[in-house]
Amino acid sequence: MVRNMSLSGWVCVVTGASRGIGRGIALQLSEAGATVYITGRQEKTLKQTAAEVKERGGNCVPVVCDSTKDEDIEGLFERIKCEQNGRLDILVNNAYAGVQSIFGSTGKKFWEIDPSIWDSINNAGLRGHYFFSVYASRMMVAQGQGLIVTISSIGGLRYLFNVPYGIGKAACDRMAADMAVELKNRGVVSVSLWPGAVQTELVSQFILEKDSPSDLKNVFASGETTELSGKCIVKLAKDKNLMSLTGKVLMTCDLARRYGIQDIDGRSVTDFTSIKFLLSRVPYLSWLSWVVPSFIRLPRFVLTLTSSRF
Ligand SMILES: NC(=O)c1ccc[n+]([C@@H]2O[C@H](COP(=O)([O-])OP(=O)(O)OC[C@H]3O[C@@H](n4cnc5c(N)ncnc54)[C@H](O)[C@@H]3O)[C@@H](O)[C@H]2O)c1
Repeated sequence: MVRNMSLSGWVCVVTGASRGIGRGIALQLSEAGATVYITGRQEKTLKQTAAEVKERGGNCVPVVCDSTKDEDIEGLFERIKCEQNGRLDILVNNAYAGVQSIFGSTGKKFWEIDPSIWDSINNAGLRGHYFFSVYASRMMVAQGQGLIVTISSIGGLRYLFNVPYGIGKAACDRMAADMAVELKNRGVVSVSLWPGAVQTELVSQFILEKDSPSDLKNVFASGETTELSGKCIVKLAKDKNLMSLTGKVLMTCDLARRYGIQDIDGRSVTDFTSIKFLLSRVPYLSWLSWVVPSFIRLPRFVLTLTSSRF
């Protein structure tokens, strides 16, 4: 098979790439020819991702960099500036430390949980993204181009899991949008990316291999692989109309359709905004999903209305 080397010579940063979606994105960006700086807290697990990248013929630089430590973040960008002559093409804000605490507190109200859950959910996964974006933007603005992708989720739209989770995701979407306003005339694009349900290692451990509610299990059982987001970012980065997307929330299911992408295991990507999918989630209406064609989707303005803020 001929490798798609569309990002040959590009320099990227993916935060939190030891496992999960970050690891999948690093694999795809490096497979497309980019040099990818991958960050995480532990050298051992970072090196495992780096070994996998190398096995697939890619190039990545594992850097121990804790997203909650300001000096680590500053040091990473100093290093990239030196090693790459000031070049930085893509930043993917992905690091996230909240999955265990979210699953460890299911069913509890926010006042019943120690408030420090805020930090495990939003320090690496929101504050850290802001810090990375500042340093990356300084490099990108100087070169007059770049792409910042902040991984978020549909939980930014309305309540999902718990309170600090929703706050963090809404803030990630808003951060990407507001950064886009200030970056627009400098050639730098900032978007928020919502993956669908993703079959990460922790999702397997906390949902698929557990006695979880069957509807939750079903959603994740047909979920995306950890590499689909990376496939979407590879195509997005080369989109001729990329600047027209700046400031927007992008969904992997939409990007997969826009670029004709299938998941790495050959499956088509579940469109969680299709009427067929939504009907299949409603027990007494699920039979209707057999007759509704999959191309009928919720218009995007309806999604905005579901956040019922006014
Ligand atoms: N899993 C899903 O179904 C799903 C769906 C939509 C959106 N998302 C979002 O995608 C993002 C990644 O989620 P995931 O499921 O891959 O999580 P994960 O826990 O599997 O992976 C998170 C990564 O971040 C790293 N990390 C944690 N704290 C860090 C720190 N302080 N510094 C550096 N790295 C750190 C972890 O080591 C790990 O490599 C999150 O924002 C999540 O909300 C996930």
